[in-house]
Amino acid sequence: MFETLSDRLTTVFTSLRGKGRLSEEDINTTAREIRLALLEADVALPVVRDFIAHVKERARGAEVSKALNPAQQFIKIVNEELVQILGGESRELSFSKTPPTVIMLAGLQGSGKTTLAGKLGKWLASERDTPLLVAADLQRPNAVTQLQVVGERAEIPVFAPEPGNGVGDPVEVARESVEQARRNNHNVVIIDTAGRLGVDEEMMQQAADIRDAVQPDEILFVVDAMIGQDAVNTAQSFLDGVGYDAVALTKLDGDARGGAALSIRHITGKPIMFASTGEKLEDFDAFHPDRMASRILDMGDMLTLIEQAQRTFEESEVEKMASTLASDDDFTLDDFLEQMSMIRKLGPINSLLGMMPGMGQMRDQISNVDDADLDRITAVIRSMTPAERRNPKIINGSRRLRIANGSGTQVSDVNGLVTRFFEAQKMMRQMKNGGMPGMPGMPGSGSGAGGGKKKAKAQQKKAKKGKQRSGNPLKAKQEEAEKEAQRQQRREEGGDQQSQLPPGLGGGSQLPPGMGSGPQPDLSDFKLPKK
Ligand SMILES: Nc1nc2c(ncn2[C@@H]2O[C@H](COP(=O)(O)OP(=O)(O)OP(=O)(O)O)[C@@H](O)[C@H]2O)c(=O)[nH]1
Repeated sequence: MFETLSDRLTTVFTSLRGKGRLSEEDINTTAREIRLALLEADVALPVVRDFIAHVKERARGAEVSKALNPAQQFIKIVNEELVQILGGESRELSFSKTPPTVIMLAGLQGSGKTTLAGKLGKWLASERDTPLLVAADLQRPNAVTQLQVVGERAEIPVFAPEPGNGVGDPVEVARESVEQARRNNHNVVIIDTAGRLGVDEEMMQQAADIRDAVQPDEILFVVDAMIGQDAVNTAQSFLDGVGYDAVALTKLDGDARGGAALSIRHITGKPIMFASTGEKLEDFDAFHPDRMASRILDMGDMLTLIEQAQRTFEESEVEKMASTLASDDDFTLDDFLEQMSMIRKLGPINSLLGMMPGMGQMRDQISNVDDADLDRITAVIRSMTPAERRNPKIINGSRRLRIANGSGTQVSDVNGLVTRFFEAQKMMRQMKNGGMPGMPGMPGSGSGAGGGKKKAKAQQKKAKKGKQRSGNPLKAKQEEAEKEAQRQQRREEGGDQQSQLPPGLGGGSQLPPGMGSGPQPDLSDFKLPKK
């Protein structure tokens, strides 16, 4: 279910990755793409219009969080609007103060009412209720037997007219069933009513008569999600003809588009209370707008991760980190430590990884880092003096031995860390030249990489221009400038790769640079301690 919509939306958001901030054009283009995706998913036009208007307004309203990048912000807004359109809060069954609680099912023939009666009965029984199913569909010859079969499978008793009593009166059956429930201590009665192939006055009248006779606590309109736009029209007709309190959507498993689910609440104003997703009795659950929205966005726990990042990192903290990284001062081991503790605040590394869909190659790289590694690195840095943290070049052999002893690690651990730190520092210097890709809240974040590319292109252009003009004497210099520009571009491309990290880890830059992977620098700066 929702596969088409999910795929489309995922593609839409991918194009926002690596952007520094949302321009008016980004908002318009993304909104246009989302609009198409919704229309393709068969969502009703008025719903699409409202949805897009809200999303655009909020995206423009710059409720910008420093902890989220533009793609994440857009996903967050779309997610919240989806939850809204699906009904906001989950709506629970309301039970009568004086049992039995009467639930009446109404809907077209084949919408799945009989199956749903069994599913709902079983679901309620699992919550310690004692439901009674009622066969008030006396229209279709086989309907009573069908409910009895379903009841048997669900192990829920069924109230049906005695065989041989003629066709019977569904209103009378419904009335009697409530008495029966009272006598036998059933706290819930679920009445299955007759459906027709199309909306029809006689069917509506019968349903209205049953309603008037038993005064249900809840009337559920059962609708087949696979009928697409028709579901919305039928829902409106039943609302006018019988009225209902909530909707039960069936056959969601068969609808790749999901338009009905997204339109019905908005059009009818009635909440979706249950969702049926298969022929088996277990394929049924209460409907939760927030979970459904996450599913549509195919974000799973990414939303949790995004929220966690937002909750965990104070804006001031992110800003501080951003300004440290943007300053001309060199990246120090203290900054390194601070970045690492920011990651640790989000939770165990492995569970963070688990929250990220499609980690692909980055998963391999980061999975080399586990919490014990982070703890070891932290211990090593904490055993250094402030001067050593500021300037690790002074860490000679005896200092390394002292640090290893102080942190309960091996000299090789200290060597490894310092080595990787220098590589990270080099990387940071390069990034600062061109901007920092992907760091949430970084001035010029994401666009930094682009800015760097621009710079590199400008340098290339300059070099070329120089060549044309001078004819040659400065050839060597120009060649060097050209080479430098190419190197810069390569570096930027390397930076861009980082921003391929899925949203939620801020394009990867929340990971302490140099951790885990990357080329190892040469060790010539260091002498191994004498044993
Ligand atoms: N795939 C799928 N099939 C379903 C679902 N719910 C019901 N069905 C099937 O849809 C068909 C019709 O379901 P019924 O429960 O008989 O529908 P009804 O509304 O009671 O029909 P009438 O009694 O004729 O009014 C049956 O074959 C069910 O197995 C669902 O969620 N997914």
